[in-house]
Order: sequence, then structure tokens, then C-alpha cells
Amino acid sequence: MSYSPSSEILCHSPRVTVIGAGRVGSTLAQRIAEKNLADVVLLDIIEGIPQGLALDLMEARGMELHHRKIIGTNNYTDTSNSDVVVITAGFPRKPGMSRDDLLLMNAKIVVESATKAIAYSPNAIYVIVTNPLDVMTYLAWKATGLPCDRIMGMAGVLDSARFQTFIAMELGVCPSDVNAMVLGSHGDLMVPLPRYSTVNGIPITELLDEATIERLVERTRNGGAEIVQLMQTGSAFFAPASSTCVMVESILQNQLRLLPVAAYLQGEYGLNDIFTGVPCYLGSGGIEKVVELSLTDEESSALERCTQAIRKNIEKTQEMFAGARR
Ligand SMILES: NC(=O)C1=CN([C@@H]2O[C@H](COP(=O)(O)OP(=O)(O)OC[C@H]3O[C@@H](n4cnc5c(N)ncnc54)[C@H](O)[C@@H]3O)[C@@H](O)[C@H]2O)C=CC1
Ligand SMILES: O=C([O-])CC(=O)C(=O)O
Repeated sequence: MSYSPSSEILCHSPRVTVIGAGRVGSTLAQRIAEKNLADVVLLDIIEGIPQGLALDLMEARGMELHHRKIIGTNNYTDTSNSDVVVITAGFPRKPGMSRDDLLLMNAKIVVESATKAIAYSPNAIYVIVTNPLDVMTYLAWKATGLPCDRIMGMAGVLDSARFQTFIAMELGVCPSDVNAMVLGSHGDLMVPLPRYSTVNGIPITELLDEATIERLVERTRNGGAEIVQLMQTGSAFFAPASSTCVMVESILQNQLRLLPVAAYLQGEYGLNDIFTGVPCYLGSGGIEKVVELSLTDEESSALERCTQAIRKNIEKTQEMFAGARR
């Protein structure tokens, strides 16, 4: 079953498929359409949900002043020839759970979604959102056989946005004047970098004392869990959808924004055969370049600790690689 508008002005429009029409997926579809970036295909396994959400979003077009089509479907044929595919399908955590507790249940969903999507959109750029993020991105890469510059994970943009928010709240300044940088895995071991976080070019280390910075770093590391604990019914989705939309926009419009994303590393930062958060230029080819920041020994060790934890989780999913394309 699919809802597809029949009388539309014919014009070429980029197409983004969002797999998983839950809280993150549907909010992302809304952001993409209302920013007038692309047509959106919203896919879910539950019948009726993506169709209903798509129709609801279509009915807002006259008021939101955009002309993008939103199609809701349960069928991968409707996702054909997408420019970007975003995978948000999977379980969110509940209070008391870590993202890693989602590993085995979401691995199956992500591998299945990625395998089906690549058959219809072999030339797309893929952005993975499902948790635990760094492992899911690795599994999707394995399942699709994509070149590593065309697949990445979203987490660093969100973690950096949280750090940005807490810095701005502490200093009482405008968040858009704050640039924050968080590297590494999307979990407790993430590596916020105060030395590379600034207010209009001034490092926060010049503006805040060490104890305050450490408090903001800890709140950032705990940013997802803080919201899970408050909501009790699922995890954050407004800022995650905005963060994914920023990446999709940079890709579709070849903006070459420098953003922290989970990228495949081949020797950068001394790391190999792993996806984790590093600064990258995002453009129409996907990851156009991984940028290597100079890190202190302490920062490098923290990044290395992230990758050790990611590798352990990848090992736990090894049997799923049987029959994978790579
Ligand atoms: N990387 C990041 O920074 C973030 C990651 N997340 C993760 O994103 C995922 C989605 O979160 P929410 O949207 O809040 O969850 P949700 O429960 O609202 O939505 C998930 C959707 O996936 C669908 N789904 C399940 N299996 C599927 C399949 N095989 N094919 C297609 N659709 C399928 C479900 O029917 C549901 O509609 C979770 O794993 C969550 O942890 C959430 C926020 C930030
Ligand atoms: O906390 C979660 O489970 C969802 C997520 O990744 C985030 O909001 O950072």
C-alpha cells in the first residue's frame, strides 16, 4: 500500500528516502520537506503509519509554503533512485538502558533495511541514525558493499549541538555564536573537545574554568540519557532530526560543511577499519574529506578507547555478516 499524490507539477526534485517512520524519521521528513530540500519517501514496516504521516505532511504544504512531495510506503520499490537514504528504523532505548543494549535487536533491522534499500538506490549516499550508531553504520556498510565515502553515521552533529547548547546556556550567549566539537563514538566514551570549541573564535578554555567545562562535558556525554530519563517513553527526536537534516542538506546542496560524522577510518587518527566520529567535509559525493585535527595524547587515547568498545560490539554481531556483500 502506498499513498502517492497524482496531480503534481512535474519537475526534477532530489529524493530522500527515510526508513523508519517513527519519531526521528517522521520529524526528519517534516524538516526536509519544510526546508524545501527534497521530495521524501517515508518507509516503515507498519502499514498505514507512513501513509498517514505522509498525507498529514502533504496537507500542511499550502501553509508551510513548499511544493515537495511526501510519499508514505511499506514497499522498497517506491524508494527507487533516491539521492540520499537515511536509516532510522529500529528500537529506541528506555530509561535504564544504554544504547548498546539495543545492539542485537537493531542490528537485524539495520542490515535488513540497508540490504533492501541498496537494491533500489545503488547510487545514493547513506546516512545511518539507528543506535548503537557507530556499530550500525559499520554493519550497514558491510551489508551494502558501498564505498566508504558514500556511507556515514549521524551522531557528532547532535553531540556537538548539545555541547553548543550547554556552553551557550552557561555563558548566556547566542547558541549560533558557539561552535562545539565532539569526536568519537555516540555513547558515554564520546570525546568532547573544549580546545576546539569556541564562542565566535574564542576557545571556551579562555572563557570558562576547568571545573565548569568538565561539568558541561559530562552533561553532553549524558545528553541522550537525560532526555530518555525525562520523557520515560523513548528518546530525543527534534534535535536528532535537525542534526540529520543538516547533513542531508550539505550533501544535497554540495555545501561542503565541516561536520563531525561517523566516518570509515583508514589510518586517520591512527585508526583502521572502524566507523567513528571525526570532522568531515560533506558534499554531493558524501564524505569528501576526513579532516585530521592534532590531538593531545589524552584526546587520542580517549578516541582509541571509543574504537575498542565499538570493535567489541561489532564482534558480538559477527554471525550477521554471513552472506553479506562485502
Ligand atoms: N544517532 C543518533 O544520534 C540518534 C539515534 N536514535 C536512534 O534512532 C532510532 C529510532 O528512534 P525513534 O524514531 O525515536 O524510534 P521510534 O520507535 O519512534 O521509530 C522507529 C521506527 O522504526 C520502525 N521499524 C522497525 N523495524 C523496521 C524495519 N525492519 N523496517 C522499517 N521500519 C522499521 C518502527 O515501526 C518505528 O516506526 C533508535 O534506534 C534510536 O536509538 C535516536 C536519536 C538520536
Ligand atoms: O539517547 C538515545 O538513546 C538517543 C540518542 O542517541 C540521543 O538522543 O543521543
